[in-house]
Amino acid sequence: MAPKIFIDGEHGTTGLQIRTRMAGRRDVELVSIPEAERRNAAMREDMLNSADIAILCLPDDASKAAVQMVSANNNVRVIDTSTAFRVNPGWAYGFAEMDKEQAEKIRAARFVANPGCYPTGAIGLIRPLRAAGILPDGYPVTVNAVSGYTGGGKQMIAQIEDQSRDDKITAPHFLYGLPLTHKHVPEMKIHGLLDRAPIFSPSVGKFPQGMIVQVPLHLDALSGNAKLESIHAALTAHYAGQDIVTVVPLEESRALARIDAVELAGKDTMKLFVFGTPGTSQVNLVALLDNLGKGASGAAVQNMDLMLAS
Ligand SMILES: NC(=O)C1=CN([C@@H]2O[C@H](COP(=O)(O)OP(=O)(O)OC[C@H]3O[C@@H](n4cnc5c(N)ncnc54)[C@H](OP(=O)(O)O)[C@@H]3O)[C@@H](O)[C@H]2O)C=CC1
Ligand SMILES: CC(=O)N[C@@H](CCC(=O)OP(=O)(O)O)C(=O)O
Repeated sequence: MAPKIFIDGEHGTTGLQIRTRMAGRRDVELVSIPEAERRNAAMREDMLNSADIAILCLPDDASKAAVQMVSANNNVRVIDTSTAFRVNPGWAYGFAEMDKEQAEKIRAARFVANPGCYPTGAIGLIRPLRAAGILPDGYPVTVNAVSGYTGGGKQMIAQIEDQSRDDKITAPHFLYGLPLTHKHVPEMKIHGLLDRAPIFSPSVGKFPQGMIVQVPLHLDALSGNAKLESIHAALTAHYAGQDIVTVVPLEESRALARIDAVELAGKDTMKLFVFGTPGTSQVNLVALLDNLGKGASGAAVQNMDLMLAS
């Protein structure tokens, strides 16, 4: 029998995109709740408990409540796309490429926390350099990013797309997270293996899907006489052997005049770049992804497939 999958929150932004990715699949049975019943707790509890894998695409509090609903039922495995469990040691962190062992941890887990969109880029750039000893203890990491507006879910989509609303957003590009306490900082610190919280400055652009995450570094503050080439080599070695996270060759990135935030919109892959001028003392590490692809729904389907692999 095909494993049953229930997407709780399937009518929201992340849930809809997961459903789209699953359309036409015959190897899984999608259990669906009518849109009008999406907040019917009793019906959701039944559906959650009938699933082999429940994918939660809900706000944090609703996710925590949904996990309670299935906690006593060991037959149900969970992928949660919210922030609620990402730094919980009882959950596998759903970024399969971050370590050689991570895919196996996800495959074997009952509870998988899908990474945040910005942390996918930031951790993807930072963690291999921490693991290789290039980024030293105490280094003051900064992460600057721009996201497509679907990152803000149904509420922000409406504020940007419906300009008749009182709370419409008119800015073509805006900074937020100004108090520097964004909910993704703990996740970046822990899974980025950092001993010091990064300064994280997110922003949103007037395009639906796409994301650029930047981590600029001073080479003279790194360990082991690090150079642009050695950083690129460390990232390339880390991501060798798979095709979801790729490191763009230096010759290719040198030829680029600009990076388009929407280049990977609709794709579930992530590209990493190392920019700078050989022989100088600075580099800019850049991750390019779709906030709803590798940053959310694409990663959730990848994790589901890993969990279904025997
Ligand atoms: N959008 C993105 O790029 C990313 C989102 N995420 C995370 O995914 C999760 C979902 O976000 P997103 O899809 O953007 O949000 P949306 O607001 O677009 O969708 C959330 C869905 O959950 C439903 N919902 C809300 N509260 C409850 C509840 N108490 N019981 C049942 N259903 C409920 C909403 O219904 P209603 O329409 O009635 O409000 C809606 O259908 C969040 O935790 C978010 O942080 C993670 C990575 C990236
Ligand atoms: C543009 C925008 O608002 N983005 C969201 C993050 C989207 C995401 O990764 O979702 P999680 O809440 O699951 O971490 C934010 O900054 O809160």
